[in-house]
Amino acid sequence: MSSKLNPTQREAIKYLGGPLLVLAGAGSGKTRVITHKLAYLIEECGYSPRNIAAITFTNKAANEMRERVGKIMNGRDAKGMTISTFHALGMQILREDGPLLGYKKQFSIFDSADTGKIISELLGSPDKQEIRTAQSVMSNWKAAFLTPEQAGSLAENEEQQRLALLYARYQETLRAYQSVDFDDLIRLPVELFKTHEEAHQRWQHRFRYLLIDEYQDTNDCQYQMMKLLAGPRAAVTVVGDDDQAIYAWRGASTANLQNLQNDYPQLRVIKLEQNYRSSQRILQSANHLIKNNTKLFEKNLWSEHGPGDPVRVFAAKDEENEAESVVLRLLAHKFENNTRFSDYAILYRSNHLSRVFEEQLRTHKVPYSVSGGTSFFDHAEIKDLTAYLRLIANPDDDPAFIRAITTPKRGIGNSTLEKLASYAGSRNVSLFEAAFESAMAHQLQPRQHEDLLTFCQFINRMQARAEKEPCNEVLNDLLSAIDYEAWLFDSHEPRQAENKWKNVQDFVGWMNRKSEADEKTMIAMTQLIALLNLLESRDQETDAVSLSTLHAAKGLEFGHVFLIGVEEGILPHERSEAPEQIEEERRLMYVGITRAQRSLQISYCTRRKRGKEFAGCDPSRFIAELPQADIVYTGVVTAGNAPAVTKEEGMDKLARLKAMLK
Ligand SMILES: Nc1ncnc2c1ncn2[C@@H]1O[C@H](COP(=O)(O)OP(=O)(O)OP(=O)(O)O)[C@@H](O)[C@H]1O
Ligand SMILES: [Mg+2]
Repeated sequence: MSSKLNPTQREAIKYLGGPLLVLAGAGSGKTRVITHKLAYLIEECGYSPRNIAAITFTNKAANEMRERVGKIMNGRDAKGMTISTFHALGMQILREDGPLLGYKKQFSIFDSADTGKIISELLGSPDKQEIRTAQSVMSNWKAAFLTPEQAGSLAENEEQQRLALLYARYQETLRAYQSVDFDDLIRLPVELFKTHEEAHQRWQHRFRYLLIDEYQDTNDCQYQMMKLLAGPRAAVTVVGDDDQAIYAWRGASTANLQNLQNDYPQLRVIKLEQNYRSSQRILQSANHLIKNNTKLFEKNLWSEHGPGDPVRVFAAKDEENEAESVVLRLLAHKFENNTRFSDYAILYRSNHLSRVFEEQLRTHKVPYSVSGGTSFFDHAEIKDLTAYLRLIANPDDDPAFIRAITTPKRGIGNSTLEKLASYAGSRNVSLFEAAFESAMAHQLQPRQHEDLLTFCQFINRMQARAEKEPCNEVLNDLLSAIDYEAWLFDSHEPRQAENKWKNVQDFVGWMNRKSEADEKTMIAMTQLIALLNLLESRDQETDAVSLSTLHAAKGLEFGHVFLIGVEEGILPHERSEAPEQIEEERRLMYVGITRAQRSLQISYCTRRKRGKEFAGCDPSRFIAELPQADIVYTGVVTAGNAPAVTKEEGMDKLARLKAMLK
């Protein structure tokens, strides 16, 4: 066992006497306990990697954990070990046992953009707010294991009745597409375990030890999944920090810490108190801030690190000015300290705040990667196109088939797809293959059958061409054949459609450039598409500044952090008003601060664009809650509760740097 572990951490790692909860503050080495325990179980206790599952919250965290374990085990074989998110584990279970619940093994997974589209069609309305409300209500019902019928009978008013009916039709549609949404990835395995004892036993047997990171953010469904997997043996270690619970809005509840105590009276609790991540002033700021929350568990985090740099707070004139200052400060800091881009993170409360920062980073040629937001390849229009490409490359890709055949609409409705899917399911073939089988001709109306075949033959023709013709020709012909531009403008507002069409053109340009050097054939295209998927997990390798929402930054650490948009209305969010909501916002701020190892800069704007007009903004109340002795205010401060500026510190240097960069 590595020497870099303190006695309490060692104790947590070696404890196998029953369920264990490690409850501790940020940066105290909880995740480290999990990674070392994984290695310990395999190397010293003789567990087979196959029999261990470690669950984290994001794919990024899972990747990082896999890397960390690899290092600890020095490359020794950890193959077969499950390190994933609850959702990925759910997917693994459904891939194997989905058929027991009537799902094809190659079911597709719909993200919220996909489900939003379905709901929009079912509602007959493109109203975003309405769609979002429906998504969140249904999601809560799913998390509470309510069927549409149960939701209907519990409905208290007409609105809820209406939503329950929508829920029923939504579920039917998902079924017809042989697809599941994110909630189903957790809900269905729980249903499987409750209804199929054989499968339940098998999975319990499979995972002889469970480790769960970020436990404070599990919701009821996930908790049930954990309990069912652990079974009576209860060989589990969970680690968490109630001060970092930031998913109450998604049904997570710190009550699960209490549930654990109730369900497992033999639960052992270990606390860690030394913080190894941040310098003193950063840690002080975090501790001081979180004291304003009512506490579930007292914590006393301390650190042996030196005081470090003061936490800097600065006010910007507006968003552009904030983004420019941050990027210039970052460059100046990097220049002086000889650091890497990957040592920096820019963190924010809401996704939309990243746009101006992306622009500035691009202007200054700073490499960056965005997580927790919409990356270019996640845009609906890009996913539409890649669905066609994936289908051309592999006609058996069912999710791609469904996306392509329904975008743009070509008269092939739910009932056709439903029949196709159920036939494909019964024969265990892909949707594409099923379309050509003679049985389909009898099951469908002649007109529907013809439309279906027309589509499939179109894909076949494109495939034949893609094998020998240059990529750009095939792509351009594809776009005009499906009349994608016209469809975009028909089904979106003009500005939105323009943006989307521009993205499509960027994408086509990118594909052409990439394929130019290659053979420009089908093979090249397939490889490019594989590359697209690689791009999604690329951020780890490259030296890039991380742009991330606070939610997605949980569990990660960075040398230098910029926390931006720290204003009333943003953090705390304007929709968070109730005291417990403010506390959750404060925990978000706490998560943000505690990501920083060596330096932390907090910024806010004194005015911000609201539609076409500028509106004044106030610094977040959380800034006033920081220990003022550890803070230096820089830049212009106009309104609000922050002390007046003492010096325009750093601005000279920035001006010089700016001149240099020009
Ligand atoms: N005993 C130790 N000696 C030296 N470094 C340590 C020790 N324990 C943890 N660390 C380091 O401290 C940092 C924080 O550890 P880790 O990420 O495991 O904390 P955490 O409790 O999971 O934090 P968070 O609550 O943010 O998820 C990491 O860089 C880790 O390598
Ligand atoms: Mg952690």
